[in-house]
Amino acid sequence: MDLKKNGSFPVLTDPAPLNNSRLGLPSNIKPYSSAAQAYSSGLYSTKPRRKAILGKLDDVRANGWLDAMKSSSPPRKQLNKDFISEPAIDENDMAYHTWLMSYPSALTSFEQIISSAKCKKIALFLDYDGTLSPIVDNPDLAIMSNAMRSAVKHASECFPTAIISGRSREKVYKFVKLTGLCYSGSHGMDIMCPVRKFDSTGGHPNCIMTTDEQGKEVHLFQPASEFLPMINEIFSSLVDITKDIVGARVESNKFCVSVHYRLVNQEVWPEVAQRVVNLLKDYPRLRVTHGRKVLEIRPVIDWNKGKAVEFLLESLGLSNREDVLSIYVGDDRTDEDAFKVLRESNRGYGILVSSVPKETNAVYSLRDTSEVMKFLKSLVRWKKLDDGA
Ligand SMILES: O=P(O)(O)OC[C@H]1O[C@H](O[C@H]2O[C@H](CO)[C@@H](O)[C@H](O)[C@H]2O)[C@H](O)[C@@H](O)[C@@H]1O
Repeated sequence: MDLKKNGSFPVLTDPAPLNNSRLGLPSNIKPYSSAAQAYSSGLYSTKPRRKAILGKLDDVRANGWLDAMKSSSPPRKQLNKDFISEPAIDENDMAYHTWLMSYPSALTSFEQIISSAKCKKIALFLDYDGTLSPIVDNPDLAIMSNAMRSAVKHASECFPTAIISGRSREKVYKFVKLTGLCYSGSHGMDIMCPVRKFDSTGGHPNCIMTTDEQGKEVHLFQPASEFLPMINEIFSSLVDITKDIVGARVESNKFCVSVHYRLVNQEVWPEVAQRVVNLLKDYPRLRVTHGRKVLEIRPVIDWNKGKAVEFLLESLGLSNREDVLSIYVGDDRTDEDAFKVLRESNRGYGILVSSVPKETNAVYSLRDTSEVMKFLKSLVRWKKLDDGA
């Protein structure tokens, strides 16, 4: 993979994700042709260059992507009213309990976690959707409860805290509404941290100093800013090519675009995927990642939530320090990059929020957002006791 320097961060210059076998569809699905045609005039599209190989790739890429779409979010539990009083242990519960042996609950392992945090400073990284707010059908209604907001507020008063989301930074701030912490939107491609009073680090060298909406001084880092016009172009194209698909929804996340299919009839998922694949063939500098019933289109740069964690630790003057323990709580595939960074560097723990067994680089798990809140409260309680001791 060719790494080119763009400013001071590396940019992946090959269209790697389109070679990914996960970008595949069964050969019996007819390609939707008008979409790509409609946007071939886009300023950032490279349609003519890649046209020759399209038909072949559609077959080669079969299946993987659809499997990823199907497994991208656990089905909600069906309650059978007739058997509601039956003991709730079924096969799924058994599997979950077996999985817990490998990824123990961060609540039941709390003592173990804090014993490794003794004499260390904890840095806290929190994903938003599915971690601080439950997954809901309408992304605009993923509201954080006041109780969760208060738990995050107290935690951020005890520990350096960052919210790391795939959403745009502005949008996630509107949900969280807390000042004094770092916000990282667009999967780490838009990072803003308050300038701290006695900031000896001066922020990260690649940050610019600016002011936020409240006029407060902040450090800002946007490694994908050159992609903004391209992202805006593909956003409009995606809105257009999905407008006749019932339930499909396209969300702009500033440096990324989400195509939601949670409310699309499952039989139509291949069609959603096919249209996105077709369009992306003309944008080799963009790639797709899979979230929870969402396809996330983002720039092909060597940047993700894991890199964002490293960057934030550096910005906060907390990297390469033996006395820092990082804790990252997240529920999504995109959080795996951050779990991996912490696991491989031995700098802390990933905690996966999941009520079903999943392969993960996390060390611990929490079942749902209510357990996340309990965990945050426990951390605060422990910190206050420890400080008072
Ligand atoms: O990194 P995150 O903060 O977890 O953001 C990832 C995506 O989250 C949102 O979508 C997810 O949550 C929605 C609301 O609960 C749900 O309707 C959707 O199905 C989930 O995928 C957000 O809307 C996306 O733009 C983010 O990419």
